[in-house]
Amino acid sequence: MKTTPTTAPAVEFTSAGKTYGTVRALDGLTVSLYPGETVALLGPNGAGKSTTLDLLLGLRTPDAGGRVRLFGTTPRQAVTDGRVGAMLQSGGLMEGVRVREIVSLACDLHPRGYPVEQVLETAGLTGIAERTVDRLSGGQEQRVRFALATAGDSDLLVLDEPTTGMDVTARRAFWSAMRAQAAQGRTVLFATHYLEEADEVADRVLVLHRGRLLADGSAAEIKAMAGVRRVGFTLDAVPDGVLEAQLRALPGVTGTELAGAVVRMRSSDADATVHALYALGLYPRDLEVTGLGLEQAFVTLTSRAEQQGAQAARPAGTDQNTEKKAATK
Ligand SMILES: Nc1ncnc2c1ncn2[C@@H]1O[C@H](COP(=O)(O)OP(=O)(O)OP(=O)(O)O)[C@@H](O)[C@H]1O
Repeated sequence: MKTTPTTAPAVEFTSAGKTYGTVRALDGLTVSLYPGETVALLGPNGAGKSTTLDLLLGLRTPDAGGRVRLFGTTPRQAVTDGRVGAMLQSGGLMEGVRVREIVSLACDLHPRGYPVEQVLETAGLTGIAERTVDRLSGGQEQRVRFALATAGDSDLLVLDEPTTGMDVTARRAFWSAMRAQAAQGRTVLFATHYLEEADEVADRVLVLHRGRLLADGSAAEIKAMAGVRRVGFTLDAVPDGVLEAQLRALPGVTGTELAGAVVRMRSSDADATVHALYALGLYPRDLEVTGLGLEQAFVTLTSRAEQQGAQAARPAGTDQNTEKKAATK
């Protein structure tokens, strides 16, 4: 659920755009994030996620007319004040430096730094604190980045694909630490391609597509927005060969799959589909109507937007091949 804005926003994007040459990476983003929210930023490759995080951290400035504010001030000021902890994909760790040294430096530099041992412990680094950072595995490197992001008492944590390379145990520990951060009133914003993670962890999901905010809501709301549900059942007897065609022709049905007597369908109007199923004289057993998973909802929403974009971009009189391609995507 979107938080009712009773408190001042931690993050405020107002018509924020970013153009690189001819590429419109971010197209007028307007969104506010509030204290205590854990927000997942999703989007296909090139959707504008990293650009959004760069603007948020003051690493880039928005195009004229757009504005980004953190805690009522500029991103740079908020970062200088130690209100933001960030874990980015890019940027190597200094070679030859020990884990403890680099984490200790981050704790010292933070205006409200935590004791280094505590930060090492939370990030699961105590056992490898004396190792130099160039001798770490990918997952261990991520844990060092996590420690750097949580070296002090920040109000906002910005994480770009934070769990890439982490094993299951490290991931669990990571998200449990993040939940604790949010429970203390911090805002956690993370970009990810792991949709199960977003589904499990985020209480709000933003979907970017071609630099625009395509959807904003809880994972359940995003799933509902896709408007497609799964209908599954078993038939006692499969009457004859025309059955699959009959099922496909039912109202709302967008896909069918038959494996013996087990039927799986997708429908944009599950109520009408089930009603028509009985009207056909079929008696479905173990009938189940479920929503899509977040991943399937995401694919449905983004490919629908892709189709609409292709149609809107098509000049009058475009040949039919383009139309067919767009329609079958
Ligand atoms: N420095 C740059 N110069 C030119 N174009 C850029 C630059 N940085 C990003 N872009 C373009 O801007 C668009 C958005 O890129 P961005 O990195 O923000 O997307 P993303 O959602 O983070 O993608 P990914 O999931 O692949 O990391 C892309 O088309 C990308 O090619």
